[in-house]
Amino acid sequence: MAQNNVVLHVADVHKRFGGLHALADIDLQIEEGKTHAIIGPNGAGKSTLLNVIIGKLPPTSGQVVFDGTILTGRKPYQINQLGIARVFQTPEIFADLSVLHNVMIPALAKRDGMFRLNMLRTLDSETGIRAEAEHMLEDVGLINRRHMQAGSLSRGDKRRMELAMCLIQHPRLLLLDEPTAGMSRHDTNTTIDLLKKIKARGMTKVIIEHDMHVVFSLADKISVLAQGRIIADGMPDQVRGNPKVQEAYLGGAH
Ligand SMILES: Nc1ncnc2c1ncn2[C@@H]1O[C@H](COP(=O)(O)OP(=O)(O)OP(=O)(O)O)[C@@H](O)[C@H]1O
Repeated sequence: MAQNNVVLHVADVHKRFGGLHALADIDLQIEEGKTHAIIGPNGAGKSTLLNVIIGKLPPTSGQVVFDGTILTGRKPYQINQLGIARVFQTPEIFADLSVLHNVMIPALAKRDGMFRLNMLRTLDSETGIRAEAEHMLEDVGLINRRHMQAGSLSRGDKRRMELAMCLIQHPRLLLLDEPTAGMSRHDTNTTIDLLKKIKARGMTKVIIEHDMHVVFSLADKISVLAQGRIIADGMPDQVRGNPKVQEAYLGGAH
């Protein structure tokens, strides 16, 4: 049988914070075009793992390899330039700028190599990028709100805007940190539909999520973290029935 192409390989990663072994023996392979969920009780190490992948935290040992390139030691913006985009738990946006301008900025930053403050003055002359940003806003259902101040959007809309800010970078890998946290059931379902649409285009995604409805709606594969270790790894149905997973959740906060 043909081997699926591995886009991201987290190889034998350990992360210690003083005496705390926050990540131990992490070996994770993310396959092209798949949605890979990372779940686990509070404090399991999920955010630490994401931060190691995007270069915000150095691993104590081990390395992360993306498409044959070693990421370990590179800065977050360099990792972003290589094709990894991340939707944060708390969206990082320019609250005073319009929704449209917020979506244009990452595309400009990608084109020019990094973000520069003077980009803000030239936004209106960037007609090509503006058209693309409008297209992305259409995709995420925010086209009618493009002239609103980003700071005045609802929480669910901010997350959708941030998704558009990621999609306009055309990443090879999209990392989503609790994309539906704090959303109503209706907004959660809209976001699930949107993420399914992105998946149909073949984008590879890693998703950290507490909401099992979201996880089981989207994931092709699930890795379960508990106390810094991967205790189960597999297809959703295999993971669902795994007694170790049930024990980790019953013993944890969820
Ligand atoms: N910068 C840090 N310094 C010291 N300890 C940290 C740091 N970041 C995380 N930790 C600890 O590492 C462990 C893993 O935390 P992490 O935030 O990665 O878990 P998580 O699975 O994302 O939890 P949650 O689901 O609650 O967000 C926790 O015990 C946490 O207190």
